[in-house]
Amino acid sequence: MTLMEIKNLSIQYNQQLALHNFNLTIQKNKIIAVVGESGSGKSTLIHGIMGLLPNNGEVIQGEILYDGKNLLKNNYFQWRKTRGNKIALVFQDASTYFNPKRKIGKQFIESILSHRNVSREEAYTMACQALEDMYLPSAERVMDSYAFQLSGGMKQRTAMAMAMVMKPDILLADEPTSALDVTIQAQVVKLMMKQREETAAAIVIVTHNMGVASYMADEIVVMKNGVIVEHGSKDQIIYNPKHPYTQKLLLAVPELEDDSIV
Ligand SMILES: Nc1ncnc2c1ncn2[C@@H]1O[C@H](COP(=O)(O)OP(=O)(O)OP(=O)(O)O)[C@@H](O)[C@H]1O
Repeated sequence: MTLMEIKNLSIQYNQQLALHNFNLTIQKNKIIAVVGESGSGKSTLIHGIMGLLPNNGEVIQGEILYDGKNLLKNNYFQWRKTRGNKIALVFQDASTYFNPKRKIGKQFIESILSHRNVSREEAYTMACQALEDMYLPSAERVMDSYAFQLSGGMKQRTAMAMAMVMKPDILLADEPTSALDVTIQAQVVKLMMKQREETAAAIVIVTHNMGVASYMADEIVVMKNGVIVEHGSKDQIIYNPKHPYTQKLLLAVPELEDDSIV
């Protein structure tokens, strides 16, 4: 089932194109990895889909069709309803996600209350359940902590719990593992895959790590300088890459030989 269709999307910063004629169909229960070197437009795509482009960023053409509507026509209130609820985002550095001066629990509960009409107690229970789903050892302790008291991996899992608690249709993940060390990366990748299994959400993961892409994705989109150079099933891209740029990216990942990539 199609959840979102991105059609001919072009985005620029200060009159400079960063994403050009981008097309993608996002299907329920599928994981799509968007790979490419730094500056290829991956984050621009994610921010465009979330309506979170910086002030100098501008959509110059295209449509993002979701639930029968073009998200790009959303007003502020419509974005607030969609964002974090139907479409959620986790990004590279979970530290920037949390307010350092407020306990995780307060932030988590407020985030739930902004989307659901439930009591604080119910929100607390929902939050703890979401943290447990991410195999955090003590949900109550996490709720009672400040972000700086958690390790990088715990913070990332907490950010994922916050993203998944609303059971979004689409989880967008912008380099969610690159700030973590390799064993923790593996845990986070596996948790994302578990979430997909349990909720049938679509996941779009931006990564420069072909190892992560090949491990978890159903489809891979390869980007360079703001355009898609190749797009296909995981097997097509990994075992039969057509474009020299894809071949180059694959060559740069010797660990692909090895199952320990993630
Ligand atoms: N806020 C901004 N203002 C101006 N130019 C920007 C801005 N953000 C990104 N760009 C430019 O847009 C292009 C795409 O950048 P983007 O961050 O989307 O790439 P990326 O593939 O996500 O890279 P990375 O892996 O380094 O995050 C680059 O040329 C970048 O310099």
